[in-house]
Amino acid sequence: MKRGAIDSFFKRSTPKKPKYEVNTDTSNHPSYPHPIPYLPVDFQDQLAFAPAAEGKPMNDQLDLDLVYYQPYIPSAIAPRLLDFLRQELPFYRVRYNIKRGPVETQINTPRYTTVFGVDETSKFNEAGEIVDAKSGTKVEHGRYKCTPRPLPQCLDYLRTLTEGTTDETYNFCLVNYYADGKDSISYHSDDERFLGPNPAIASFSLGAKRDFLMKHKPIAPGPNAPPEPTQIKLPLGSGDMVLMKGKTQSMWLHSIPKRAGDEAKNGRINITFRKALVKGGTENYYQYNVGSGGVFRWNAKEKMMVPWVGEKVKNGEKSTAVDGEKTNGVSKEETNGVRATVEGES
Ligand SMILES: O=C(O)CCC(=O)C(=O)O
Ligand SMILES: [Fe+2]
Repeated sequence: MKRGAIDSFFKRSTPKKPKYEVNTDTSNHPSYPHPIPYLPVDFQDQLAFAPAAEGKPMNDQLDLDLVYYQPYIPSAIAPRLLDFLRQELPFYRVRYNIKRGPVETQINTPRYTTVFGVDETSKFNEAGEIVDAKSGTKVEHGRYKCTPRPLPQCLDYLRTLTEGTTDETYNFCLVNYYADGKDSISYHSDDERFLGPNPAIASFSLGAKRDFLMKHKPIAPGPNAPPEPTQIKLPLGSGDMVLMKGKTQSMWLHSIPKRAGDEAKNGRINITFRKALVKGGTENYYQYNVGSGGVFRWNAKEKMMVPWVGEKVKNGEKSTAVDGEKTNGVSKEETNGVRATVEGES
């Protein structure tokens, strides 16, 4: 038998290592399109070793205040954590309209997104109902224009860990999935008023290496104007975490630009933990990260996100979730500044 044939014989006969052992416990909530499994038990064990590296402070540039963990997530689970979250979370491809003068333009968010959490004025009780954070009384129907969803256990586990490391608290988890090099996020800062001054944002990377670019906001010229700091490029690898704090959001912009080449085709997940202080933050996050369109789920066979049509239990009745997005008017991809402008309005 030829060498190649022997190799392929053994390759075929070796059982494929399961990507992760599915935890049979699931997080359930009427707002979820489908149950979300708990974090696999061995991931929970491995996360006991996080952060896998000490955080490196980066504050040698004007108004910059970062801590860079390279990596935070142990390399033994980072690739499988990507597989798990991509497979188990519901994602959205959000479209929204903006009006510039008389012209209505449709923006196509160039990445998959999803979000969980509620601002500090409310919380979820044991039954998963939204109650007033102070009084504990049920929040009246219609208080929120959106349907806030509690963090599923798999993200809440990571939130608790991150809170311990960073000495900050978070009530929101936003997830981005960049399917390939065409997916991106344009230059913006997360400086919305609903996050309060100097917000701390912990930002995790899983999967494909992508450049995280940062540049200082323009500095008004004048006799005492400091020199403009140089642009920063952090080639974020799988498992890395960047904690942005202090004046970073108010004075710097960041982006994940589009990329050519094969690396980005492996897909990248970004997870951010943040703390929204008021109701406007909750409405903004659901509008731009869930929207009103259909659910997408990862199809492992086709290795791509596909519109998900599944059974959803709503008020005791079964209904079908379908991709109901319509395209009206001019359609455009998110452009530089648009996201910051739109989110800054609330
Ligand atoms: O993907 C990333 O690393 C950045 C995401 C981001 O800036 C955001 O969601 O606000
Ligand atoms: Fe951001």
